[in-house]
Amino acid sequence: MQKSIFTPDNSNLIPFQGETKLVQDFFSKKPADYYFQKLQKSLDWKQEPIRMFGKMVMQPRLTALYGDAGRPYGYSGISMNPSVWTTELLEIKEKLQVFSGIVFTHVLCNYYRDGQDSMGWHRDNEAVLGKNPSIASITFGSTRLFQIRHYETKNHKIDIPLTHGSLLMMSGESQHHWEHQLPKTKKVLEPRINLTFRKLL
Ligand SMILES: O=C(O)CCC(=O)C(=O)O
Ligand SMILES: [Fe+2]
Repeated sequence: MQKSIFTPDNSNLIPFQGETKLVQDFFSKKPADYYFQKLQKSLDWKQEPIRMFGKMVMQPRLTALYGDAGRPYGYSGISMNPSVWTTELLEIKEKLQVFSGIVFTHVLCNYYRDGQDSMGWHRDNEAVLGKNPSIASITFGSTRLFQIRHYETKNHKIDIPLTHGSLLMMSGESQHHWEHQLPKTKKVLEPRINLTFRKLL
């Protein structure tokens, strides 16, 4: 059996049907500050429309997609061509790959300008991600509450504050049986950057 990359502190946060683990100090404060600054300035942030209940609406956040050339990726009715990896995104991807043993092909970048920006309940279960995808989510900037609940029953709601420099790894069956969201909050006035690394088949 493969040895776990996580210490006992990084125990599974969901009770069954998948794995979700938090590495609070994946980046220490200094590199996390550096990457926040760099990514805020250099990524091609845009507010894009998505399909919701058959209608096109603007997403309540800014996004940018980076990834391997010639491999479009989409969700919620939009397909996007990835931009060419930047130096900083490649550095972060390399550290993540060494840590996890997974080679990622894309990163979806989210910029939440303040607590009024958000992401609704969803699963990251597109067919192109394969059967049991591993999604690696890195946070820089403001701490926001990330919530998980069981998809079928809507029970077992779990609150996970995602702090500056943290890594959340969702794997196994988690994208089949659990959904997640980043709710709005009046308490946060500062921006947050989130990078979700994915591996397309
Ligand atoms: O911002 C977050 O922490 C969540 C992002 C997310 O769920 C996604 O990009 O699919
Ligand atoms: Fe997600």
